Amino acid sequence: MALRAALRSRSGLTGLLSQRSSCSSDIRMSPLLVPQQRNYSTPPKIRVEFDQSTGVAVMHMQSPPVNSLSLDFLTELCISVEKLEMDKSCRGLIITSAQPKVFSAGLDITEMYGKSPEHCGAFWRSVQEMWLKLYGSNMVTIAAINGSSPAGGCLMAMTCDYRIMADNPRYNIGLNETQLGIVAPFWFMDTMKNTVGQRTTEMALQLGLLYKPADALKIGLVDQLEPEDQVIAAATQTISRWLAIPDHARQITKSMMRKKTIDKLTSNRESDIKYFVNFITKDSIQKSLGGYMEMLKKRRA
Ligand SMILES: CCC/C=C/C(=O)SCCNC(=O)CCNC(=O)[C@H](O)C(C)(C)COP(=O)([O-])OP(=O)([O-])OC[C@H]1O[C@@H](n2cnc3c(N)ncnc32)[C@H](O)[C@@H]1OP(=O)([O-])[O-]
Repeated sequence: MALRAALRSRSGLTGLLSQRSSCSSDIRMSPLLVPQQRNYSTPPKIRVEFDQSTGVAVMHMQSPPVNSLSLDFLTELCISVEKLEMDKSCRGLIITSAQPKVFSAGLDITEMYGKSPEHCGAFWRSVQEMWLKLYGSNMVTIAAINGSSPAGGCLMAMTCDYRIMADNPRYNIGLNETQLGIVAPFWFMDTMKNTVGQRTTEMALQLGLLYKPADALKIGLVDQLEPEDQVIAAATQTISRWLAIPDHARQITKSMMRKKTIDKLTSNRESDIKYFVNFITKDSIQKSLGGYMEMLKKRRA
């Protein structure tokens, strides 16, 4: 306890360590996470398997067809992460997809198209919350990317400490927002900059580049490629190396590296929501999103 308190005051880790230091078994939820939005008549979109013996949880995203990040999906995901974060016996988290060919298609476009400003605002808050929870997690986090991972899917993968992608040239990953006529917000940009550096991010974002696994490995967007059926096994093996490091030293190091980026969003959350709502509800942006949705449907037909 004393160590935790000392560590917290030395490095200002309130966000990262506060949940861990709580011994209460009650799950305290942030207002976003009050499960009023969860529709209990639909199957869960997130399945978590926790192995007590290793302290590692595997989170399977199972929202057909493409694990798009809807408000419901994000709410469930945040609740699951929060529960794991508060369970002191859980030290590592592997995030993967139960859907074939897709890790996550990114933000659910239907949550941003033809919706009221209030809805867009609530949706954006849930996207922020997902990022804050995962980027600020005390757990070792590994993305086992077993399919395509554009835009918000790539963001989710980049919040993790390590990324292992299926070595299948049909899959891709990247922040392709400009291709939809929209702009990735500053914290998406910062996360990518922290991962692959300024120059690569600048080019990738302006061109809305999606990288095949081999190219993603070359620029450091992913850390390792594996045959598709071995991605989870490789993640399990890798996480044990990370868990061999004393938790407090690893957590503080992670927090020191990420704190500035996290603080930037935490102190600008409301203005970021306002900016997003103004932007996304503009006629021209709605037209771009509508056109992109049509293109997706035509491609399928
Ligand atoms: C400022 C904001 C920042 C924004 C960040 C973002 O993340 S923006 C997001 C940027 N994301 C992207 O640009 C990714 C767009 N998606 C893709 O490129 C592909 O779906 C894929 C490669 C992920 C999977 O290919 P695949 O051949 O396995 O699957 P498929 O293509 O046949 O789709 C199946 C069904 O899912 C539907 N649907 C798909 N994605 C979304 C979505 N995000 N949302 C909602 N729906 C989506 C699709 O319309 C189709 O519906 P239908 O016709 O059955 O009613």
